[in-house]
Amino acid sequence: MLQDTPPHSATERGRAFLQGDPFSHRDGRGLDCSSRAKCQQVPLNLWNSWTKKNQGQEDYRNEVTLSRLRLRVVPPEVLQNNGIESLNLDRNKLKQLPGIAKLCNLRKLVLSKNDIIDFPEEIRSLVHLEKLELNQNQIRVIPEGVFSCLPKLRHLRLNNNRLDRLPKDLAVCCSSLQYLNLSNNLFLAIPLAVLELKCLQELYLYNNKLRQLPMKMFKELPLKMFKVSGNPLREPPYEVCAGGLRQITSYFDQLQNSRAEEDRRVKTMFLGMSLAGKSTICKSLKQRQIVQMSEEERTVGIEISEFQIQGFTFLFWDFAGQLEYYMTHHMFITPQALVILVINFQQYQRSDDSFKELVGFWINNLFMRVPNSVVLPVGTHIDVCCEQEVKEKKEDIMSKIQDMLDERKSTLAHLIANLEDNEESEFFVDQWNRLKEMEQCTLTVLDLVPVNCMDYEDIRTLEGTILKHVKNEAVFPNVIQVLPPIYKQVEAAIVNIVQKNEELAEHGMMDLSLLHRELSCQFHLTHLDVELLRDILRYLHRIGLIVWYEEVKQLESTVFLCPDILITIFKTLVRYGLTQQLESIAVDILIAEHATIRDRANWVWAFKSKAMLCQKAMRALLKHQLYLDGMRDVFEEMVGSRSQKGKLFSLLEHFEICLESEEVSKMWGGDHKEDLHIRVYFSPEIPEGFFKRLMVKACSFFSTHWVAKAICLLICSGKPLLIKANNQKGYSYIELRCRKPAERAGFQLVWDFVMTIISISNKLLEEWPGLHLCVKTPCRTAGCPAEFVWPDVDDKSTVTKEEIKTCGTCAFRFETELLLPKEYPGQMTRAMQEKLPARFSEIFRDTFGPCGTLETLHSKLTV
Ligand SMILES: Nc1nc2c(ncn2[C@@H]2O[C@H](COP(=O)(O)OP(=O)(O)OP(=O)(O)O)[C@@H](O)[C@H]2O)c(=O)[nH]1
Repeated sequence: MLQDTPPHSATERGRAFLQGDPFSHRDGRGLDCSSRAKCQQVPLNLWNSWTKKNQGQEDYRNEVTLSRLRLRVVPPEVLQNNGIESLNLDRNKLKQLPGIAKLCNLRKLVLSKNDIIDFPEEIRSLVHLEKLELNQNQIRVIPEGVFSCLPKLRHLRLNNNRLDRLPKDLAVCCSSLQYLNLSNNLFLAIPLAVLELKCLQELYLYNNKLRQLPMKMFKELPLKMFKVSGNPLREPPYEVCAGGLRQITSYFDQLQNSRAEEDRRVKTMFLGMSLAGKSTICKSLKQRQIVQMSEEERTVGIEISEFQIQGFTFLFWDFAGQLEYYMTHHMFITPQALVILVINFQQYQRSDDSFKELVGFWINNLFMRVPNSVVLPVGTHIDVCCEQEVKEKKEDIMSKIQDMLDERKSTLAHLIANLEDNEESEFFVDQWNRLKEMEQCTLTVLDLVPVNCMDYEDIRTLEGTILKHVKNEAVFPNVIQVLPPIYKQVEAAIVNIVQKNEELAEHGMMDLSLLHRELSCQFHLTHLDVELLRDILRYLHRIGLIVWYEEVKQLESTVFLCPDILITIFKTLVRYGLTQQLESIAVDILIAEHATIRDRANWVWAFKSKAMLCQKAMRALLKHQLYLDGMRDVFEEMVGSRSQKGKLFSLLEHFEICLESEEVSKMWGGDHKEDLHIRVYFSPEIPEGFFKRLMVKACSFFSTHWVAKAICLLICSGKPLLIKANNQKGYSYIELRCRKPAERAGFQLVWDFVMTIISISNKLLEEWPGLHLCVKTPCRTAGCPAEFVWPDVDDKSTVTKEEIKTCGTCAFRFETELLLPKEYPGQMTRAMQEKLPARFSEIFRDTFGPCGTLETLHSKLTV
């Protein structure tokens, strides 16, 4: 008879298992001893009955799962059972697998997330193996002579190891291997054996060191899925690969018919505080002479320009330094660029506060958003400092940056060690992996260059330094991009069209089919196919030369040939001194927009108190600005009519900076000590723009909502959920609060609600690869400082199934549902489906893609 037993720790379960007192759970598909499985005691003599006829999707006669048991050896009982066809040993502590050869009928072997360094050679005896998973180990070499014994292998996961080559005999699997995952390894080139895999359909190569992809791979392999981001690619460039298989194939088709051209292009982003001298440097470099900027000519939003020198094209992105613009900056800060961090030496003091404001803030943001970037610090205004002062300030900044780099390293090491020391570390493998990936990232900070921007000699020295760095392949491995000539021809033709057409030059928007017609009239481009044009436009969009949001329905047929129009529009809405702009909207514009002076005063009040603008205010503001700029004709197109949204609103929604708002705290009515209360901690801090985007996304799921600056209240099925941001150094978190449900049945809905927000945060996290999140529930005993750390939320199982949790500090026992979701949102979707607004699934589909369904909400969001 099977009996329920109280929950045990994973260590206990593992130990008991090895002592012949295993817990097992028969789930209809075989033995499952995973620590998340419901624990039931099985007498030893029932061992043989553990292996069970499979009733699941994969047809394995005998299936055994021994996940997350801290096993250091494969239990002898398992090795004695040579009838096993599927063995899952993931998330254990295995280093070696002596005796595994005995399981000669194995068809599936999962060894993911163990401690394997040396490839287990006995695997060569498993001649029936079809699926082999060795990901997340530390394997450096796979010896020859293993794969040649595995002719049936169709699925091979080797990601997250330390491999830089594969054995030649992998080619023996050419008529079987369909899936190969080599991501997060050290490959410099595609292994030759891969090119022989004539049945390969899925190939994953994220985060290696690849520079070039062989054309043959795309011509001869039947690939249906190919992922290669995170490599320093030059052929095809990363911006082509981002378009997926179809665009890569089209790129190689073009290359096959013509001689490749090399393009040397560097996106250069100027960041730093206001009045640091960014625009002065940018303009002086471009005009090859000193350009004096008056303080009134402050950069608004972002200014984009091009500068060519010694065969390099620099695309300068000059970011405005005022705080108001920071919220949108992260959208334009992209990887693979040179960041010039400009610091005003006259303003800089050798104090922690000054460093934090003028330098640390930017370094932190780069850590979070583009952790692999290259930063060149430049100190300006040295003409008003003495030589010694410049020397000391330079040393101070460089040493403080070094301290930051060291601190980040040790924080990461500390977070990793915490997870590893956790008694149940196997529950935190995904968090551990993300941290390990962050550990691999290196923010390269070059030596600071002091300049007097009023002296052209200094500007030239800076120019020389920039050129020296971009020519250094170790620092910029992918500056050179190999392109088919047609890419350059289309780019040149677009510049030509814009220059010739005065009206177009003003707003820079063009309909895609018209653009195609115009381009087709040009010499060289008479046979330009519209699909190829789309591919080239995608590439030009990714390098930042044009803007084309094809994924936004309302914008798919509009190409912004000069991104400046968008900047002009953003400038109007996201700008320094917006309050004054609102106040200065002319009365006749208000009248035309059916608004009053009182409305205008309300808009100013709402903006000051909640940082929000209503649609009507935006329309009036834009009308005001576009009319001033003599661009009346684009107003309707951009802003639309009062009944129909124009392109602008689609854009703002796309960037998630568009939301209407109302009163929050009044609706919430204050915190109660009974509330369910969760904190999502951010390390190093909550990035600018994160909270706002979280709110916009959350509000699009829950139509009843109220928003203010750092706080938001959502309602689902009459239940309120409060989201609050707290951003302090070393203590940055977003707090989620719900009222404690009166009856047991209410917990499911409340936890589903919380999980939705956490899932959205996890989705957003993808845009800040250097950011770490950790979810914790504070202990419910008043004054107790302890917190319950949430395990990985990575699959459809519950976060926990335990009934009671005991606080390690105050020793109080709590019902688990007061602290963690007891049932995972597998059921969330069902519970919420009835409660959520009908728009939910529609918005969800728009946000997470066409294959998104409510059922896949969580898995999609947390992938
Ligand atoms: N004396 C001196 N003045 C400088 C130097 N660099 C910049 N300035 C002056 O500082 C002021 C601000 O320079 P900008 O280039 O506009 O600064 P910015 O960083 O682009 O400022 P925002 O547009 O607000 O982001 C201008 O008046 C410049 O002429 C320098 O090295 N020495």
